[in-house]
Amino acid sequence: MKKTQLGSRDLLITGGGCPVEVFCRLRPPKDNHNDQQTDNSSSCIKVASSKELVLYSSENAKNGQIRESRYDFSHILTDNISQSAAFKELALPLLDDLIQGKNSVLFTYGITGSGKTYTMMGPLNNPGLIPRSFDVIFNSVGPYLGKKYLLRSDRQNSYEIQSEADILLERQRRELQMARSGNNQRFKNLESSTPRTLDTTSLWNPQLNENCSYFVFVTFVEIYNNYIYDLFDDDILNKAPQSKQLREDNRGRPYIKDVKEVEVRTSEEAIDLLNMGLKRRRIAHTQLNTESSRSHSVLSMRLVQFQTDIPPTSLTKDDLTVSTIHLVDLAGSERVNRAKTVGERVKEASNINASLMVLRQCFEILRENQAQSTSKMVPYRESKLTSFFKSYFDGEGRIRMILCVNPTVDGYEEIQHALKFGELTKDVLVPRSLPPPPPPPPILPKTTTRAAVLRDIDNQQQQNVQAVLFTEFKILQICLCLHSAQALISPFPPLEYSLLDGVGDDEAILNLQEHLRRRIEERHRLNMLVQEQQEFLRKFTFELVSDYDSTISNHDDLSKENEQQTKTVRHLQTRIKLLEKSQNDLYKTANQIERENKVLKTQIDERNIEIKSLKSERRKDKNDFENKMKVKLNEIEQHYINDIKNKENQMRELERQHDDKLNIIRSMAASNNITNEQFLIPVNSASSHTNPEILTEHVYQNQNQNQQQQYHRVEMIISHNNNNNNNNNNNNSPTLNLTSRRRPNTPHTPNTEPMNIENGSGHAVVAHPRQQHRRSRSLSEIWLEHRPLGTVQTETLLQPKFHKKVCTQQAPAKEEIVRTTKYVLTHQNLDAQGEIVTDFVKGDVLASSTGGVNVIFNDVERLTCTSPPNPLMLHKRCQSEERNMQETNTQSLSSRQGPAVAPKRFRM
Ligand SMILES: Nc1ncnc2c1ncn2[C@@H]1O[C@H](COP(=O)(O)OP(=O)(O)OP(=O)(O)O)[C@@H](O)[C@H]1O
Repeated sequence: MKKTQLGSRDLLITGGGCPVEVFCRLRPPKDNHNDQQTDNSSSCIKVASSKELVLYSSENAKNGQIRESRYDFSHILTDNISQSAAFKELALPLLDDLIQGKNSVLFTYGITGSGKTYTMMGPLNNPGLIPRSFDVIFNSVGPYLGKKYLLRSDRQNSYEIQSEADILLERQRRELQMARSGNNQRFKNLESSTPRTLDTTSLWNPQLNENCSYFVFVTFVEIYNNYIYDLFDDDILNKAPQSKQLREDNRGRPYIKDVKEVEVRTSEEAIDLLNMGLKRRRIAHTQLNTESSRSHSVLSMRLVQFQTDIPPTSLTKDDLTVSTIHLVDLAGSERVNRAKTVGERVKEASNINASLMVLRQCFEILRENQAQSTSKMVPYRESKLTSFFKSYFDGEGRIRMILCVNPTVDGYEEIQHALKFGELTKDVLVPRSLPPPPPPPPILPKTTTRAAVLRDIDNQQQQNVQAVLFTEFKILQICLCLHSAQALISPFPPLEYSLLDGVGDDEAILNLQEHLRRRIEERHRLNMLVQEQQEFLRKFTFELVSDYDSTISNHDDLSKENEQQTKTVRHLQTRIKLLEKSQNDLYKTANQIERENKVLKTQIDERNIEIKSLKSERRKDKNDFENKMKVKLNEIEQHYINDIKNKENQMRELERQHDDKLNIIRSMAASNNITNEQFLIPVNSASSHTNPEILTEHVYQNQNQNQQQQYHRVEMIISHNNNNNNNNNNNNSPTLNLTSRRRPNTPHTPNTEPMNIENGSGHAVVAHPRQQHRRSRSLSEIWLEHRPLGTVQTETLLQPKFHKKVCTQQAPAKEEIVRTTKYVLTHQNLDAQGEIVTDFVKGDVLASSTGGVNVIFNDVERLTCTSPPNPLMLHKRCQSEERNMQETNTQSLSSRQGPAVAPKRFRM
């Protein structure tokens, strides 16, 4: 395939720009397994001439054809060319430019494993372009290096001139830094085992090398994943590396902010630094290269020079000539599937490929703009790499590219791609370097007071030296003048005495007179001159003396100041010592604290273990206690359950009794012809049968009220009046003698006469002798008293007294019941002894929801009379104090002698 020439060459011819020089370097093919060189038959590249090569494709499977393409370059370096020869061809001209104050950039571009790093760095015994460049630069300018630290980078592509004091301080600072970091030692240790091959070439530039002072500065950065990292930054050893920012100076030239720029004085020093940076550079093992660079590295060497006839004190930035060479080892483009990269390597590879793609695009667009006279925007800013070298595309300096090629067959497509790019780049023109624009107004450097003082002293000394020189010059001038004066006096012409005897003596005498006269005049003139000069010399001497005096006094002042400064320095040194001592003390204290911390930590650990064991014990105790509690609770629960069951049984029994009673009452209430028998309520109080003397009455509160029961105990004592007291009643009939247990302060109410009542069988029945009514509990209640015909009027104990009542002898009608709130039915019967038993059955009248009326029976009071064999005192006791109070207030029961009749009262 024959490629076409583009018209960019025309531009070169007309002087529109300088072409990018592209060199192709072929790597010797190697056996992949044992790194042995193989014969050239496996190579897909054939070198056609010193500028042209032919690329062959592998055999096409379909048609068996082999494709062929040709590529032109500035020069082709075959695989057998040595590193030294390659250096001379590729880098030496750029170093020559450097010394002449011109800038340049040299890229190595190629597929991974094609020999870029080998070309740039090379092994120690066969160094590449960068170590050789250092060698050559120091071989050339080494003898003319300026005073170290006289220049200091302003970190914006320029340099500041430092005073003596600043130099001293800088030196001290650097020495201290070196001592602290131990860099010296580390640099010496690097690669010290293998001897390095030196390049002895030196460049000769007769115009400059003897009349200039030179300074060499180096920076080394890598662009990794589109971030810039400083490889000289010692901080990256201790902490995570910080990326650096790209800025532009006031001339629009990019620079890396805060990058470390190191002044180097020897090639060894530079190479030690280089090795240190290389160790920090990111490399990784891939399928195609055991030490594949994962970043673009940029080593920049700056040469600063100025004419030595400019005195250092009047040296300014404008007097400096700064030139730079950038040696760029680009990371290799790689196909992920071929390099078999995974994980982080894939990300790196894509970043590398992306930045190389931007570089390609920049060159392509530049070429297009030049070929078609368009002005498409060049995408410099899309990657850090192109942003950094933007000014070079705009004409800052020369651009060279070394296209490294590994001519193995299986990489055919990638090689073709790279070769195409190289050829394309070769056609790009960059504008010629323009003279730098006038510098901006100088910014006075900020100096310390001490530095300013020292600079003043410098200036003064300089002035003194100038004055002395001037004096010497004047003296020399005077001497010359005197000398010339003496020279002017011509010697006497030889006196020929013989002439006096001759004829022409007069003439001779006249001549002699004339000669003498002239000599006298001349002497006179010279005397005048000498006097003048003497006068001048005298004045000058006076001036000198006065100058000397002033110099002496200045000197004294300076000496004093010097002494002062020396004192200050001593004082500072003492302070430094003290500070160092205190620092040591602090270190000791810190160590002590650290030790104590350790002890405390151990103690804390022990305590923690103790706490843990205590906690586990407590947990165990708690579990034991909980188990015991559970057992106990179960026991208590069982006990209460049994209790409750017993109570329930009791309750059921009581309920049953209550139901029996209610049934009886209901049947009584239902019947209009109430007979005495029907109202007989079985009294099943055992005590009333077994011990008739003591009747125990249980008073039940209404069971309907929440089914709760309260028991009030009332004792009634029945006694015979003939046995017990002096009562006048002599008959044998029993007498009711009710005694209530009074409260101590309750007034005693005397008994009244008993009332005799005849019952149906002819017995005299003794009713209660006195009507004692229990007061109705509520004045608002209206009672319906149903007292059937034939009922004996008892008017006796505990008979309720109703304030509002309606009496009826017949079964009441509904209308009558509706008007009342309470209902009481009086029922009488005779017991076995023929005594009247009176029951008061009481109930609440309640309106029903259907408009009817219900009577709920809830209380039965029974009055009975018994005849006990012995008279008993009747007592009534109230167990509940509250109840007692009520009873005491409502009733006044007194014991009395009377018939042996004892009313018995029940309440349900
Ligand atoms: N001209 C050469 N002569 C001898 N050996 C070479 C040459 N060029 C490269 N090599 C060898 O090839 C191998 C790969 O070279 P190198 O590391 O320089 O490749 P690279 O292009 O920098 O790769 P990457 O882009 O992955 O960093 C190295 O072992 C190197 O020694």
